[in-house]
Amino acid sequence: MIEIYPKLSTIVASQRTINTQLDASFLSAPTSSLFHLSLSLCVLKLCTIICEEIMAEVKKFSASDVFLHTTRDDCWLLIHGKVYDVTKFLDDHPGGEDVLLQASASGDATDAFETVGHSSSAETMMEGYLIGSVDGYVAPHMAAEPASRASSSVKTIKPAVSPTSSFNPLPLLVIVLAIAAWYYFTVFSKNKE
Ligand code: HEM
Repeated sequence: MIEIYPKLSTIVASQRTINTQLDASFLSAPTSSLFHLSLSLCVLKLCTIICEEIMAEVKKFSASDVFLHTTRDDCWLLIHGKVYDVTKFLDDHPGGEDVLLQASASGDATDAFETVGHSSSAETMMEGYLIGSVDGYVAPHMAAEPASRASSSVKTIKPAVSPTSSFNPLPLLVIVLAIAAWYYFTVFSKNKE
């Protein structure tokens, strides 16, 4: 499964670029093209969400796994419950490698990342380094509240909802939209001619 990560990351990055371009076309398109553009936009956005979910679901870590990867040669970051391997990004990070190493050593880089106020292009860039997520992630400020959790900034807990109890409507939506797009491009356009 792990070998599909780079491919999914590339797909997500390309989809995000196309999404941005479609957003721009949407604003300047004539009314007749709006339906076509809306459909393409919806399908692409849904595909992006699904790919990101798959990437995060494929590999699960515990919060303590991140503490094993805090060096220059092997550096992971935990941000919003997702795990990023930024080893190859250390040299290129505009904020320098030291801040990334410190954030990695802290166990949870979420607050440090948010405090800087990164741009949306930084967030897009992150997807290229995503390697999984922490099962039952609890944000640092949430984990610190109860006294029993005060000794650590990050804790791993069991998910409150069992995986079987949640219905995910996204795949169904994608199928419906794909059929609508197919119908529009084949049957509907032929009728117009
Ligand atoms: C995968 C994770 C990260 C990525 C992809 C990333 C990417 C970037 C990028 C692209 C910038 C340029 C400014 C912008 O576009 O926002 C930046 C700036 C910066 N980043 Fe990160 N960053 C990451 C994690 C972190 C973390 C955990 C910290 C911890 C403190 C951090 C600290 C900074 C700082 C201090 C700057 C410089 C801000 C400035 O000079 O205005 N970054 N980062």
